[in-house]
Amino acid sequence: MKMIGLACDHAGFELKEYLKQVFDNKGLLYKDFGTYSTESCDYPDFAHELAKAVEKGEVYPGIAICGTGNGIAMTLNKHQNIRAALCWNKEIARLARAHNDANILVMPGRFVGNEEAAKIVNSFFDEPFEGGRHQRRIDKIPVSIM
Ligand SMILES: O=C(CO)[C@H](O)[C@H](O)COP(=O)(O)O
Repeated sequence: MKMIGLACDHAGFELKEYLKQVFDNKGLLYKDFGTYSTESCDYPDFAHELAKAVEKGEVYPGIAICGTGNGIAMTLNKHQNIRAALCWNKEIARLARAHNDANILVMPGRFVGNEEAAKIVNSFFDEPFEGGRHQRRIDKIPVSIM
């Protein structure tokens, strides 16, 4: 695994800090794109930086957290080569890798507990992409101007 990329807003800050402890304990490397406190902020400011780093191959995979996960996922998915998947349980996280080849795991910080989030992360990290029919579908996601 390469360097994990992290981004959040104020609503995801505490969960991000918890996950950093988990990664430290496992010796996993990460790059934190912010935010760095619970002070109110705007999730796109951090989501775009994470998305650009994933697109450049500087970090992989990414983990992004805001209150519901929706705003940060919407922002990330504006980037051409990002597939950010909002996951609130282990099975959705597993399928986000197996079927969607998601490169950024998004979680709703206000709706998942720390231990559940760590399980979601493990599930996402452990699952390979299945390819096949799922690759065909992923290839059809980008919007091309006709
Ligand atoms: O979930 C989010 C976006 O999807 C944000 O974390 C949420 O909107 C922040 O709300 P507030 O400014 O009231 O703390």
